[in-house]
Amino acid sequence: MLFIQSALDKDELAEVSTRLKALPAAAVRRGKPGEPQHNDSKARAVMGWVKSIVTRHPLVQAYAQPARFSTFVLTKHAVGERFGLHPVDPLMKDDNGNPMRTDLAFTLFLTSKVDYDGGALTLEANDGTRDIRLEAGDMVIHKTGQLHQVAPVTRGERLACIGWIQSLTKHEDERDVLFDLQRMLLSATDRDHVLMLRKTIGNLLRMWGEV
Ligand SMILES: O=C(O)CCC(=O)C(=O)O
Ligand SMILES: [Fe+2]
Repeated sequence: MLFIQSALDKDELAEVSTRLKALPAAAVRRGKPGEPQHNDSKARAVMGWVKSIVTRHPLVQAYAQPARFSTFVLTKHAVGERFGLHPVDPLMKDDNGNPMRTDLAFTLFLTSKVDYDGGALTLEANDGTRDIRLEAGDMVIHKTGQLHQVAPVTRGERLACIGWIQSLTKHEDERDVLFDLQRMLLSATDRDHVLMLRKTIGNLLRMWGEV
């Protein structure tokens, strides 16, 4: 699991907030309670803009080793609303309609914590349950093989952007090794170290990666 503080910086968050405020209430639609939310074309456009920023983020790239991203979805939970315990669908479609495997999921919080209560993203791992509530602009990327839910919102309204990622490697232990090396590369300044790290990361991706 990875937490990324300010995946959207202040200006980007202000921009997305303005665009979200301009959306009609029906831009996010839900079927029966507990069913996934659907975005109309206006909401999809805002999420497309968020996607263009988030997918370029160096830590998203380093941690997820993304091969494909799903469409980004705006979720909205008002008072009393929740999204009950569920697993992640193993296969989804990317923006081009191509099938993709969901190795990782993320939630990018879009509402400030002071503006709502409840609404934690709850992940059920074998070693316990984790409640995640982050500040607006912050993001959590987590593995998909566990049940999760959005706890009921008890005050205000919670907006979030969610999505799924197919990684070049489906094995978490391999992703962890690559993430360590990618982080070293992000801070490396010595030219020989940079070249050696790029060579090693590339060799490991050829060994482990699939497209
Ligand atoms: O809004 C969230 O944090 C996650 C929602 C969710 O799990 C889903 O819609 O599948
Ligand atoms: Fe979910």
